[in-house]
Amino acid sequence: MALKTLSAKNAAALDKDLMSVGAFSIDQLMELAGLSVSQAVFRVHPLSRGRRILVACGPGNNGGDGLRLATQLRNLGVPFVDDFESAMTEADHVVDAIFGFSFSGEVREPFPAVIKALKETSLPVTSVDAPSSWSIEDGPPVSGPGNGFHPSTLVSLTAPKPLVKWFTGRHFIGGRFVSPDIAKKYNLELPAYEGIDQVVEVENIAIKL
Ligand SMILES: NC(=O)C1=CN([C@@H]2O[C@H](COP(=O)(O)OP(=O)(O)OC[C@H]3O[C@@H](n4cnc5c(N)ncnc54)[C@H](O)[C@@H]3O)[C@@H](O)[C@H]2O)[C@@H](O)CC1
Ligand SMILES: [K+]
Repeated sequence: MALKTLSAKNAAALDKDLMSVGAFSIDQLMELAGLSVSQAVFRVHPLSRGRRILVACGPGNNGGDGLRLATQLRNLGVPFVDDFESAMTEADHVVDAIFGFSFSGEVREPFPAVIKALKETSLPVTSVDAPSSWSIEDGPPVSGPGNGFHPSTLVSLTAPKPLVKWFTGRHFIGGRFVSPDIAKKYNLELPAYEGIDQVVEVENIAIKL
């Protein structure tokens, strides 16, 4: 089986379809996307490797995939921190939920320092939908803070974006909410999710670029 990639433009259009014809709310989609990410992180980073997962959340829906239900999380004792760089010194694994398919151009303030910290850390990094600062169509930036940033794991939501051509780590597909009709409209091959899994690791599945 060969999965097809989804351009940034079509990813945004598909997102709209999920909320109109698909009748999902954005909260539901982010919740399901976050569930996919948590399952992928659990696979690459079992609890024996350390329980401190630092989730870096950006300003858009990619950040929403990382950060949901803030009040409930606080009630469960999950700490929130503002100083990302010092929090990294106490983390075992970092989730990059800063930018997704709507990122473009040069990284603007206040994010360059965060992207630089992601690039320089020796911790494993799982990126949600896209390595933050990478061009969705053209992959890693050739200059700026993200130049040289290569996360260890990527969770592509719905379908891989063209940037996967440059990605060499462990790759999962998640976002098990696309109906056959929507998949057909965007000419997507959906992966075969097993049982109640919300992610499929892309190992022996070719990607059509
Ligand atoms: N259909 C799907 O696949 C779904 C996608 N979702 C997530 O939604 C993401 C897309 O969300 P959004 O469209 O809100 O956008 P993003 O979260 O990708 O980013 C938008 C934000 O980044 C800022 N930004 C863009 N370029 C920047 C730059 N150069 N420097 C600094 N800031 C910059 C924008 O001002 C905006 O605040 C996807 O990647 C995915 O993670 C999920 O939440 C739900 C379902
Ligand atoms: K990201």
